[in-house]
Amino acid sequence: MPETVRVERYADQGRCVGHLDGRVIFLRFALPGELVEVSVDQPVRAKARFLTGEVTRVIEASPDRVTPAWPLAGPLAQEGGVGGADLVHAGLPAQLAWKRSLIEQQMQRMGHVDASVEVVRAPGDEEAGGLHWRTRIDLIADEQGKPSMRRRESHERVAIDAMPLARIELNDLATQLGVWRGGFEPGSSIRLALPQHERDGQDGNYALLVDDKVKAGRRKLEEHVEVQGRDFTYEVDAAGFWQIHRQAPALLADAVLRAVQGGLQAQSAQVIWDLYSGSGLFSLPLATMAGEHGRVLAVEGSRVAVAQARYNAQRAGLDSRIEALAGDVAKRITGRIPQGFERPDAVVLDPPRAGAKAAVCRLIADSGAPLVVYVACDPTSLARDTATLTAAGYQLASIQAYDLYPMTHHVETLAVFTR
Ligand SMILES: C[S@@+](CC[C@H](N)C(=O)[O-])C[C@H]1O[C@@H](n2cnc3c(N)ncnc32)[C@H](O)[C@@H]1O
Repeated sequence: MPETVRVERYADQGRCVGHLDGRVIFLRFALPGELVEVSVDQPVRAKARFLTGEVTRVIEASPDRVTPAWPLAGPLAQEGGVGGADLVHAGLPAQLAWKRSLIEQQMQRMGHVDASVEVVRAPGDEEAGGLHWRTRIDLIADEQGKPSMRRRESHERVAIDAMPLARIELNDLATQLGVWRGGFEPGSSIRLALPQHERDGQDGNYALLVDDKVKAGRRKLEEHVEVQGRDFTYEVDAAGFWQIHRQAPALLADAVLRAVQGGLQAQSAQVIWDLYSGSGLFSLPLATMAGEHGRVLAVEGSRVAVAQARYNAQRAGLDSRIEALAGDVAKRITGRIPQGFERPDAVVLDPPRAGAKAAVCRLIADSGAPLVVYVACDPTSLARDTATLTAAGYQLASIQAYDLYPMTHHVETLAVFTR
């Protein structure tokens, strides 16, 4: 007899919550209000405080439920299970509502602030039905040497011949390069990257990396980003970090710039810290708004990205305004901060998924910065760091989210703190 659950509410990691035999169960491919049959993930420990599982049949469907646009990423019971699109069963408006609810919930529970959060969709995503936004894809070669994804709950690898979340142009490039035909060493990692403005990779501005080695295209990619009417050019490492959604670099750089301008209520600032700065996506536009004597201190852990940030600054004629430091943020903003950068007017930070954590938040507060602009790819980490920042005297001034990962539970949030 299959187990039946009434789904209660959204939870994190693309799951919803219900109860089964008195225990909380986190369910994949569920929606609030639904009555569903589930399969419980095994093994279940007798003392486990909660269960996890997946919907196998929907008895009473939510009006938000849709047929997955990418069936392979849908529920296992419908021959899906490869992951990568855990909200594929929810309509696009429901995906936004889900992300909004989750950010508000985490900000309240862990950040201890009541916030109403708008989640904005990137231009073009609605028309594309939430597909075709990735400028980079990562796959593993299966036993036959074909690009594949692993099916959940098994060791089975499923060969794929298209990646629906990737730009159409990137899929076409993969076809042209023979990527879907395979021929890779089994188990090798395959990355294909095509910059946002490129149509076909004809000029070689793309990368096919296999086990981190260039097989076609080139390693140093050129990305163009328009921010407030000005074009910025970035050299980025094909294997390194770059915002994945085709619109993310422009949207986020613009949002950061506006937040700093608005927060300081001025078109210029003397000193801005750009922490976790990557190849300088935000540093360059920030440097253009810094006053005549204003400067940006960029701090980034990857040496390759720092070298590129320096090169990008130089090419933009902004090198005298940007000091790019390599190293761990926590170490770099403790003690010997380069002369002239000790008292920032604004701090921008864009940490990895785990967040900045308490020590870095306290160091930011110690810097005396009156304005903090936090770009977060994980609402839970943002909420945790919000609690530290508010305990250190900051107030949440505004918060806005961007759905830069349609079909997945991921979301980018920009929070502005002042004091
Ligand atoms: C989310 S990315 C943001 C990069 C950049 N702001 C952008 O949008 O392109 C986070 C960056 O933090 C860097 N990073 C991760 N942990 C770090 C640490 N402890 N100290 C310095 N940088 C770190 C990563 O290398 C990565 O480039």
